[in-house]
Amino acid sequence: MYGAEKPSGDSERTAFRRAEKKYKLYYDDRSLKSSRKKKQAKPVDVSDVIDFKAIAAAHERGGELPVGVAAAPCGFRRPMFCLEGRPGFYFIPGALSLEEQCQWMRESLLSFPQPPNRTNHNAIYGPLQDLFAAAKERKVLVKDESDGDHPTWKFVDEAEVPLRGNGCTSCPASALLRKLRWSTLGLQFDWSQRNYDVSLPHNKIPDALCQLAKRLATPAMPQGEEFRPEAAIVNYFASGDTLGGHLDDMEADWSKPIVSMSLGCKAIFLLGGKTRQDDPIAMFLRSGDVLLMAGEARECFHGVPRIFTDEDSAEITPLELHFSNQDDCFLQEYLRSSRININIRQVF
Ligand SMILES: O=C(O)CCC(=O)C(=O)O
Ligand SMILES: [Fe+2]
Repeated sequence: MYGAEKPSGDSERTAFRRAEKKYKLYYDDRSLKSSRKKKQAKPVDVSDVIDFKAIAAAHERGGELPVGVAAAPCGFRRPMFCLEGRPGFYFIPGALSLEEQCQWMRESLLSFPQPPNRTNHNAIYGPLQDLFAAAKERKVLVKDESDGDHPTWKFVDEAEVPLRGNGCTSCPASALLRKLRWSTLGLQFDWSQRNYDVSLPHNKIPDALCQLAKRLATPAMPQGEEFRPEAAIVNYFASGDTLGGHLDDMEADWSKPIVSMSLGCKAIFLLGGKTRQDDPIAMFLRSGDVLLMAGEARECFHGVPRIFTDEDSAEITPLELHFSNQDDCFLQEYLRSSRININIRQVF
């Protein structure tokens, strides 16, 4: 699924790779050399990036759509847009209300990484309970070697961390939260086998998420059929993180959509063609936007080369205010430098 291209000279030459490099975050050399200057992102040319928010606003005022873009009513808060030459791809700008964005951002951090769901940290530390709460309470993960054959990891208060030199290995929970890259819900995806491992213990996708995904999937579903959300992957991005070009091809029936929700900082999404040689289409993804990829669009390479965490470009002020009204400074702080994507799949 996330099989990025091998770093050979040839991979640099694909159209997809070139677009990834064009939008990726690079820092200004001068700001890197000076110890006093804040690291400055190099400016990026976004003139070719499709902005569906602006297209929707113009469309609502009766303006014309850009060449290659079509609009269709979909029963959500905004019209839905399709792209000529990419059948099965749907973009619903602002499909999620602020309340929904807050709710799913909170769940993505507090409940989705909870065992038996797995995260990228499982491979090193085993299942970690209450990572978000531990980070908020400034706890530290330490190795518990009391059972010599089976060392485990547990969160302890800062003051309880054994002094260095005792062979103790530790890591602040806040650093682990920052490094949280993915969690898997429902049927668990096995990254090493690139397949779903139905033998792994798992919970069903939470009911509220299931209902939401069914509703969002409707415009992309074959007539008369209902979407069955069986698995979801939650991706967590910090500044500089990217998701390399890939296909999601481990689900049995590609006529069913992948329902993909964006939360937090704005990003650039690349929708390629059926080979990496095809020029990808770049578009902005903002908090609350929803993408559907079904049918032929399931065969298209796609990825996220960039997220924007600077105040002007992130476009998260309303969401930030929502969290500050709820007195949730820790979530607000996380949001300022992060993006979360929840993508929901029917596996069989
Ligand atoms: O982060 C995104 O918007 C895309 C995620 C994605 O393509 C995936 O998880 O397969
Ligand atoms: Fe994907």
